[in-house]
Amino acid sequence: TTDQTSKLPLPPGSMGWPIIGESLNFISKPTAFYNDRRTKYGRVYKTHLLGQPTIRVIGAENVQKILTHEDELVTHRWPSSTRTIMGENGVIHSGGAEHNSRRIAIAKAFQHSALSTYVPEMQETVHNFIRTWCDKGRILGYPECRTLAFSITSKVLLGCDFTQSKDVEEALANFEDNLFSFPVNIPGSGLHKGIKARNFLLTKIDECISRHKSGSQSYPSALGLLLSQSPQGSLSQTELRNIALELLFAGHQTTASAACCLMMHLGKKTEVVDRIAEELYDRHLFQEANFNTQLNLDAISELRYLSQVVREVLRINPPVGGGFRKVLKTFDVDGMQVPKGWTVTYSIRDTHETTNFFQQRDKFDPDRWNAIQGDSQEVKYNYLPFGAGARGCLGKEFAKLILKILAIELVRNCSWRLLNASPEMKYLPVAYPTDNLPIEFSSAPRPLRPRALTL
Ligand code: HEM
Repeated sequence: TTDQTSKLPLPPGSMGWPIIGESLNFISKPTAFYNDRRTKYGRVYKTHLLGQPTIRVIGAENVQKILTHEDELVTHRWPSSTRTIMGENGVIHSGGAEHNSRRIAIAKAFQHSALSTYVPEMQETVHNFIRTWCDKGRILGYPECRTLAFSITSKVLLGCDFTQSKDVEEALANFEDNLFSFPVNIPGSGLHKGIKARNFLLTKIDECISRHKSGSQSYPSALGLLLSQSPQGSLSQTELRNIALELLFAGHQTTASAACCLMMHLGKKTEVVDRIAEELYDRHLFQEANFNTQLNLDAISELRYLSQVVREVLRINPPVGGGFRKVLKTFDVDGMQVPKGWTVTYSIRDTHETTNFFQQRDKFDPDRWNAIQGDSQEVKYNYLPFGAGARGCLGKEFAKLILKILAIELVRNCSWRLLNASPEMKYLPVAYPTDNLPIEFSSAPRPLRPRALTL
C-alpha cells in the first residue's frame, strides 16, 4: 500500500501477479528482468519480488539518499530466503548498534597490518593456479576463477584449506544458488537445499574453529584473527560462526567475478598488459632473475597503474548488481514516493551504466583515473562497486589485493588469449560471461616492450 500521508505518486512499474508478484520472471531471467524494466520505466520503478513490494532506484543522487540514511530512512532487509539461509547472527542481516559493533570487530581482520600477513598465502595460491592453467593449455576462465576464489577465501578467510574438498565447494555453490528462492521450505525446494548447504558449511566452519583453538593452524587468517580477539573481543561464538559463513559468501563469487573480468579485459587489451609489465619492471618486480619475487603489501600498494586497472574493471563490470533495504520512513526520489514498509533496492550496475560522470563510459580506459580522485565525494556515488556508507563492503581492500596479485602473477608468468573476446554477460548473482570465458594459456610471459628495456 502507498503512504496516504504522502502527496507523491508511486513510481511506474508493475506489481505482477497476486502474492508471487514478478518473482517468476526475476528468478528465471534476472538479467533480462532488470534490463527490460530499466528501458521501460527509467531510474525509479516499482515491482513485487520474493514476497515484497519493491522499488528499484538508479542514479548517483538517488542511491546516495539511500546509502547516507542508514538506520534512519532505511535498514537491512534482504529477501526472507536469503536471511534464513545466511542466518541473522552476523553483520549483513543486523542493524543499529549491533551491526555497528560487529562491523568494528570484523574490520580488524581487514586492516593494513592484517592484510599484509595474508599476502604470502594469496600469492602462493594464485601462483599454483596459474601453473596448472599453463599445464592445461586451455581453460574455462570463470569456473577456474570460482575455484581460485574458493581456495583463497577458504584458506585466508577461514584458515582452512578446502581446495581439494569438492563437497565443501559444492555445498557453497548450493548455498549461493538458492539464496534467492521462494520462502517455502519443503524437500526439493530451493530454500530447503539452501538450508541443508548452510548446515553442512557450518559443520566445516566448526572444524576450522576447533583447529584454530587447538593451535594446529599454520598460516594467518581472518577467522584466526577474530578468534584470537575473543573472548575479550566483542563477538560471541554464535556470531563468529555466522560471520565466518558470511565472509565466505561475501568474498567468494564477488572475487571470482572480478578475477574473471580482469582476465577478460587484460585479454582484450594487450597494451594494458604491457603497461602493467612496465610498472612492475620500474619497481624491480619484473626481472629475468626474479620473475617470482615475493610480494608484499607495501610494494603492491605503490603500483598506481595497476590499481587504476583494477578500479576500471570494477567500474565496467561491477560484480554485485545492487543491495536491498527496508524502508523505515516514507521518502521521495525523483518526485515519487518510496513508502514505509516496502523494500528498496539500490542499483550499482545500472548506475554505472547510465551515469554521465565518466566520459565515454563504455570504454575500458584505466588512464581515466589519472584525472579523477578515486575517493572524492563527487565520484563516490557514480562509482560504487563496493557500495558505500554504513554498510559498505568490509572486504574491499582484501578483494582488491587478490585482484592485484592475480594481475601481477599473470603478467610475470604467462600469456593468455581469449577464444571469444566479446562474450555475452549475465549479471546475477554476480557478473559473469555466459560462455564461461574459454582461454588459451602458455607459460611464456609477453616480452617486455622496448621502452621498459631501454630504461
Ligand atoms: C570484488 C569483490 C567484492 C565486491 C564487488 C563486493 C561488493 C560489496 C557490496 C556492494 C556490498 C554492500 C552491499 C549492500 O549495500 O547491502 C558489500 C558488503 C559486504 N562485503 Fe563485499 N564485495 C567484495 C568482496 C568482499 C570480500 C572479499 C569480503 C570478505 C572478505 C567482503 C565482505 C563484505 C561484507 C562482510 C559486507 C557486509 C557489510 C555490512 O553489511 O555492513 N566483500 N560488498
